[in-house]
Amino acid sequence: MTVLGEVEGKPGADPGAGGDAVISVSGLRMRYGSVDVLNGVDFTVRRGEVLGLLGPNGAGKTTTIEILEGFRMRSAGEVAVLGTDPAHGDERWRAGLGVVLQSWRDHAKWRVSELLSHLAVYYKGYSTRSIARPRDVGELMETVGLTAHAGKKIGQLSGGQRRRLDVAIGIVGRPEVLFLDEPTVGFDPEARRDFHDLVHRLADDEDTTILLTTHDLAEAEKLADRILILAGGRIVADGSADELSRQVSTESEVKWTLGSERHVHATLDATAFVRRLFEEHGEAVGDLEVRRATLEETYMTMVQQFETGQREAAVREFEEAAQ
Ligand SMILES: Nc1ncnc2c1ncn2[C@@H]1O[C@H](COP(=O)(O)OP(=O)(O)OP(=O)(O)O)[C@@H](O)[C@H]1O
Repeated sequence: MTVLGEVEGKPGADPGAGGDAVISVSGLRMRYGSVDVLNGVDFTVRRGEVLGLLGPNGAGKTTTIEILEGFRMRSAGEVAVLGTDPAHGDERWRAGLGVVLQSWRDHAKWRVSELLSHLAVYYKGYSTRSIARPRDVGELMETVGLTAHAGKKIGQLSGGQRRRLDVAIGIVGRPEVLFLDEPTVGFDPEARRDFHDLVHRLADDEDTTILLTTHDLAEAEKLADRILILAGGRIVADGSADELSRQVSTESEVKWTLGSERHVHATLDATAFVRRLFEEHGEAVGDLEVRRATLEETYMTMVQQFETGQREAAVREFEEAAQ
């Protein structure tokens, strides 16, 4: 992509970090007073990837995102976003980022379309050869489902409508990197589904790199290509939801019927179990269902392993088995 060429040419770019790494973080540390919140965090994110950053309350997810956005100074470590250290990002660099904060209460008297048009103007000078900035505000309101509320004052929006506006503010400049901090809090099921479609479209059609935090693990499983779990100031798991579920030996649930009898069995090796089932009963097996561990079960197991000190041993074991 042409934009990548421009990015690689910027000072501070790290062409060695995972090829087309749009975000690279190495040895990141953050200390508030005498408390170490981040203790050596390392990860990279590729262009167009959707990364879910998970972790218990207070794990340091918002802190990490704020450092990447350039809103917070880190204590130590190397960080590059679009090839630039966020601590020294200029206005052009900032125009390439979209930010949806956890809560943002402002501009209550402005009307929805007024605020978006006002913010859109800021991006006018920042188009690139392949990215036209800003988005058309009418299309944007349609995309996030705010057309019917275009003339409403922001202070009169419902919580979910307000969150839709936050998302619109985050993407009005057609960002290359979008940070979403708990984006769907307060969304009704329809708004949530619309939002999930939007994230897929941004990543698939526009190659937007998306870093999102959420406590909704079903949402993370649906949206994220890769999951990072942050606990105790470090990344304790990094992989797709499937890869993570293979790292913890959680049981799968197998359900089947034999005539009118229903059966359920929990097993660590569903494939071997199903093979035996067919060897024994052949065509008599009906209504077969295999349910792997959900991301929620995997997450709970990993965080518990971390808390009881078993997580690092589990990671080592997994890495050795993979060799
Ligand atoms: N400005 C600050 N000064 C001192 N401590 C802070 C500051 N900001 C955050 N912390 C502390 O750092 C830790 C990490 O906070 P952070 O908000 O990054 O966590 P989080 O993973 O986003 O949590 P949550 O899931 O609850 O949103 C918490 O213990 C918090 O109290």
